[in-house]
Amino acid sequence: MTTTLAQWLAAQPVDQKLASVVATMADASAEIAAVLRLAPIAGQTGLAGATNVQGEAQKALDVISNDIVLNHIRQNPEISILVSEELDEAVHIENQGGFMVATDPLDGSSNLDVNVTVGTIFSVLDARKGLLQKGSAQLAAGYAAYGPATSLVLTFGASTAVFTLDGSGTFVLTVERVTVAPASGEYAINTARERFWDAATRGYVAENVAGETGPAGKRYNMRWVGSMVADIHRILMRGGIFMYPLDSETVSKGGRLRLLYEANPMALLVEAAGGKSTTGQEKILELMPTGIHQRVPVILGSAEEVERVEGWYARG
Ligand SMILES: O=P(O)(O)OC[C@H]1O[C@](O)(COP(=O)(O)O)[C@@H](O)[C@@H]1O
Ligand SMILES: [Mg+2]
Ligand SMILES: [Mg+2]
Repeated sequence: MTTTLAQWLAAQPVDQKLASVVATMADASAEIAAVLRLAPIAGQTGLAGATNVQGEAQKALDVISNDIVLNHIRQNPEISILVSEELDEAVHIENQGGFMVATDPLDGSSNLDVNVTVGTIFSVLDARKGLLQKGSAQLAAGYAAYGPATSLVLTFGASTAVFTLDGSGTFVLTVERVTVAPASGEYAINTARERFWDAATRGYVAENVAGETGPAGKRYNMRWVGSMVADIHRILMRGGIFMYPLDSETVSKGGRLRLLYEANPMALLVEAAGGKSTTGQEKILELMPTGIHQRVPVILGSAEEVERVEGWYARG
């Protein structure tokens, strides 16, 4: 017996208006998946010719994905605010909707030209509480990973479930409660940035590289897709740690990844699956945002690995 996303949402002990917001993001993701599948034929894999508020060159598919999300959101009267990586300002929609969505409509878009997994990340918050809320206030979070299969990973905070898009455009439940393995021998970090790293990051990675002969006492593998969604999906399914720490190059911006629509939703998904998340010094979900596009350091995944990194930061 298969369980569809609609059946699963109807059975969740949550406000069904909130469930409808998640369903809207699932619908948008299914449409983005269909566009991505044919993008090389449609000639949509290049640059859009514009830069976003963060000074990053927008790909045509960044803009298309953002438009798809916005169109779907406008059709759901429960959503009154959209914050997007691709939009300088929050969009306020004229309705009585009680929910706000923050989204990275297309994560990992530098991987589009090479047909590697990209994704859509989203966070759902109470719109009446304003644009800037701690991640612990999230009502739901999720991402779609557009890989060999399209996966949709969702949480309302208590557990994390995985769905897979079938041939007819329906998401089907494939893992009811995913658990992040507490221990792992895999870590994900962009090692080309080593010269910028702080002492804690250097110390932790050096222990991993030393393998069974070092203080960690076991052999490690490094995996870095360069799409946060793909790296986090691997960690949810088989454990590991993802790190985009503060380094000497990103320190002036506060980090690389964005708090509202990258760090917070991923932290909620990982924690609801039994993993941990931190900036190294503080809990990601307890950070009070100062801007909608704020950047933060991100370290999350298997509890034992995150605790080892925290231990390095605690050494000062
Ligand atoms: O280019 P780097 O340093 O490998 O960074 C990769 C990281 O940047 C991101 O691509 C940023 O996301 P966007 O593609 O949405 O800007 C993450 O998905 C990924 O983890
Ligand atoms: Mg991103
Ligand atoms: Mg993006």
